[in-house]
Amino acid sequence: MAKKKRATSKKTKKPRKKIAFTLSRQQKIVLGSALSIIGLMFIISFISFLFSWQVDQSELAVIGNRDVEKENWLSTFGSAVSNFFVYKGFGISTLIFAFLITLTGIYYFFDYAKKQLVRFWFWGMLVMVWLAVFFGFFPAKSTILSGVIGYEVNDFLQDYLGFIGAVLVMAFLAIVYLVIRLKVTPEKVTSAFKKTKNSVVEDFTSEESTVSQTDYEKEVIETTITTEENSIPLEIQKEENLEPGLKEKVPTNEEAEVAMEVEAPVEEETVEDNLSKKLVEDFGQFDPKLELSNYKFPTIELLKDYTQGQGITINQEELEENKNRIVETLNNYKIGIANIKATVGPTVTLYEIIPEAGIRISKIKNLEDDIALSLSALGIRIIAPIPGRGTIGIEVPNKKPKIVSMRSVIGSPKFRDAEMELPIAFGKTISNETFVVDLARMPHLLMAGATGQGKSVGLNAILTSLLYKKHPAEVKFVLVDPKKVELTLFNKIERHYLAKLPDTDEAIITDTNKVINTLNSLCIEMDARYDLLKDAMVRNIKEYNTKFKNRKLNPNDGHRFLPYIVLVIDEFADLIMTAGKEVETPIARLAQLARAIGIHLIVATQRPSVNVITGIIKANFPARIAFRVTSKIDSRTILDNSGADQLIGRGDMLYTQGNDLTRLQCAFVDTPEVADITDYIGAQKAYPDAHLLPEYVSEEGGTTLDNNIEERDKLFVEAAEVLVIAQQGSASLLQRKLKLGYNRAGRIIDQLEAAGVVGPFEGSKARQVLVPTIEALHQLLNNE
Ligand SMILES: Nc1ncnc2c1ncn2[C@@H]1O[C@H](COP(=O)(O)OP(=O)(O)OP(=O)(O)O)[C@@H](O)[C@H]1O
Repeated sequence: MAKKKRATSKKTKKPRKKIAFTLSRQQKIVLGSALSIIGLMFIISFISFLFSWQVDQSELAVIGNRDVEKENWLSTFGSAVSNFFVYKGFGISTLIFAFLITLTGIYYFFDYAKKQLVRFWFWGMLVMVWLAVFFGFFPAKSTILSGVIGYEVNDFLQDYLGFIGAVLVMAFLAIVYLVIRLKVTPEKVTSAFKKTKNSVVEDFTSEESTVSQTDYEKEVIETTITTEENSIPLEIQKEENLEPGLKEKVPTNEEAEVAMEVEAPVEEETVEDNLSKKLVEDFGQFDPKLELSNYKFPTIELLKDYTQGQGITINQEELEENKNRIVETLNNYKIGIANIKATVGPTVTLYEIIPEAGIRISKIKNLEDDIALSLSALGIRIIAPIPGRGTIGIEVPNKKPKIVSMRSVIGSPKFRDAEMELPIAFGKTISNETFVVDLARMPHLLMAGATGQGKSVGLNAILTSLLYKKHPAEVKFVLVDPKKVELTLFNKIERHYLAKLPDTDEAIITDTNKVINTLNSLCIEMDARYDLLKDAMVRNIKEYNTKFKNRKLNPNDGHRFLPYIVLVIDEFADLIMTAGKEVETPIARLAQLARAIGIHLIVATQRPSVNVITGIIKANFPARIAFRVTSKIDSRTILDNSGADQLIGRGDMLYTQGNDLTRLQCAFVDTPEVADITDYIGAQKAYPDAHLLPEYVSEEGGTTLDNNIEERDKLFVEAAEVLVIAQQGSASLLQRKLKLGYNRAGRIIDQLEAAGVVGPFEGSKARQVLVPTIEALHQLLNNE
C-alpha cells in the first residue's frame, strides 16, 4: 500500500512553481541584441588578442592613458577583457564562451525555445575546459593557447598522474564526449571512412571533378560542421541560404545529425504516459469495485415469472373478429383495404393496413374516434402512417393481456448483453421484443401517468434494471419520494447504492426543504465534476473514468472515480406546488448541463399540466414516458402528441426519445420482488456509509424553516387566518383565496410551518393545521 502511494505521488510530482520572471517580446529583443553585440565584441577582442597579446599585456599598465595607442582592435576594452578571459582564463578556447554569448543573444532576439541553449552551454563549457587543459601540454611559452587556468590544471594532472596518465585521462574524456554528445560509435566511424574512401575514388575517376570547390561551398560546409554539433535552428537558417544545387549535396551529412537531435527531447506527456503505464503494470488498472469485490449481483430467481413460462398465445378467433370489424368499419367510411397484417403483442395487437390506392391517409386519421367507437374498445390507437413503413397501423387491445414479467426482460439476451452505460429494460414492444435503452443517452427521463396506471411499477422496473447490471461502485441513486411509501424499500440498500447529504439520517428524501438542499448539492457536485473533467482534459464521464482507471489522474489532485448519479423524483407536481422556482431552477440547471458528467434525472408526475412541466423542463427532457393519462391535453403536454389518453393502463405506455412514439408494455415488478432484491443486496457487505453528496448551505444561512418574523410575507397573517378557518394546510387554498402564485404560496406555507401554524409536508395530502381557532392563532402570533 505504502509502495503504491509512493508510486502515485512520484507519478504526479507537482511541477515546481515557476518564479514569475517573464520578459516581454521587446525586452527579449533588447536583451538579445545586447548579448549578441557583447559576444561579437568578445570574439573580435579575443581574435585580435591572439596576434597582439604580448603588446596588449604591456599596454595594460598604461590602461588609463588615452594618448598611448592600443594594438587590440577594440583598444583598452579589448585588451583588458582578453587578458582576463584568454590569458588568465582558458586560452584560445575562450572563443567558445564568446560564441555562446552571441548565440544566446540570437536565441533571445528571435525568441527560440531555450531548452536547446542550455545544452549548448553545458557541452560548450566542457569542451572549452577540456581544450584549455589539452593545450596545457604545449610549452609554457604558449600560455596564450591554454590560458593560465588550463595550464595550471594540466600541470596539476601531470604532477599527480604523470604525462602518460594525464594524456590517458584527457583521451578518456574526449571519448566520453564523442560517444555521448556526438553519438560516435566504431561502426559509424568505419562506415564513414568507407564512404569517404569511395567518394575520393569517385572524385578522382569522374571527369567533371568537383574538387575545386567554390569559396562559398567551402564556407557552407565548414559552417555546417561547426554548427551541426550545436544548433539545429542555425543549420536550418544556413540551409535556406544554400543555392539549389548545394542543398542536395549537404543533407547527406546533416540528416544523420538531425535524427540524433530528435531522439533527445523527452516530452512531459510521454513521461506521464510511461509513469501511468508503469503504475498499471505494477498495480493493474484501478478497480473501483475493489472495496466490494465480493459483491454478488442479485440472481434472476428473485424475480417472479408471471407468465409461468407461457409466451404470448395467439387467439385466432379474436384476431379474425377484429380484422372483420376493422374491414367493415373502414368500408362504412368508404376506405378500401388492399392488405392487412397482424402483429400480436403482450397487451395489444397491431393491425397493419395497406389501404387501396387513392385513399388519403388524413381521412383515416380523422376517423380515429369513429373507428374506435365502431370497434367498441378502449385503447385503440391509430398510427397513420407508421413511420418508415408506409402502412397504417391500428392498435387494438387484446382481450386477455399478458403481464410482461421483469424476469423475462432481465433474462433476455438483449438486456444481458447490452453494452450500455446505464441499461434499462422497460418492457416489451408490440412485436414482443425486449426494449432496452441507455439512460446515459436519454439523458433525462420525464414520466407521467394518471394514478394507478403503472408509474411506480415503471420506476421500480428502471431501478431494478440498474441493480441487475451495475455494481454499487458504478451508480448511485438519489431518491425523492414525497409519498413516503413508494421507494421505502430501497432504504435497505442505502450503504450500497444510495447517495445522501452529509448529516442526514435517511437517504430517501421525503421533505421539500431537503429536496431543495439536495438539488442544490447536486448542482455543486455537477460543477465540481466539470472542473475535474476540465482538469483531466476529457469531454465526458466515460473518458474521465477510463483515464482514472488507467492511473493517469492523480487522486492527490482531487481526482476520484466518478459513479453515475441517478436522481429519481416521484410526484414532481407536489414539489413544484410547494417549492416552485426553488425546485425548478436547480432541476432545469441539472437537466441542461448534467448529461456529460453522469448525473441523470428521472422525474415522474401524476399531473402533467403545463405549470408543472414547464417549458424549460420539457425542453431538457427529450425522453418521455406516458402511461395512461386522463385527457388529450395531458397527453399533448407530455408527449407533444395525443395517444396517451387512449392507452389501456396497467403498464401500457408510450415512449418517445424525439419524434417517434413506441408503444410498450412496461415490465411488471411487484413490491415483494423489489423487497427480495433489496434484501439480497442489503445482506451483503456494504460501504461504511451512503455516498455523500457535497454539503449545501442555503443562501439564507439556514433552511427555509427559519422563523424570522421580519422576513415574513406581508400576507402572512392573512394566510394563517385562511388556513385556520378552513382547517386545511394547503398551498392551493392560499393561491385561490389570496390570489397568489405557486412560489409565494409555498413560501408562506413554509413560514407558517416555521411559526408552528401548520404541520410538516405530507406528500400529496394537505398539511395538518396545528392551531384550532382564530383566537388561538392571534394569541400565538402575539406571544412571538
Ligand atoms: N406493467 C404492469 N403490468 C401489469 N400490471 C401493472 C403494471 N403496472 C401497474 N400494474 C397494475 O397497476 C397497479 C397500479 O400501479 P402503480 O402502483 O404503478 O400505479 P401508479 O401510477 O404509481 O399510481 P399512483 O400514481 O397512485 O402511485 C399495480 O398494482 C398493478 O396491479
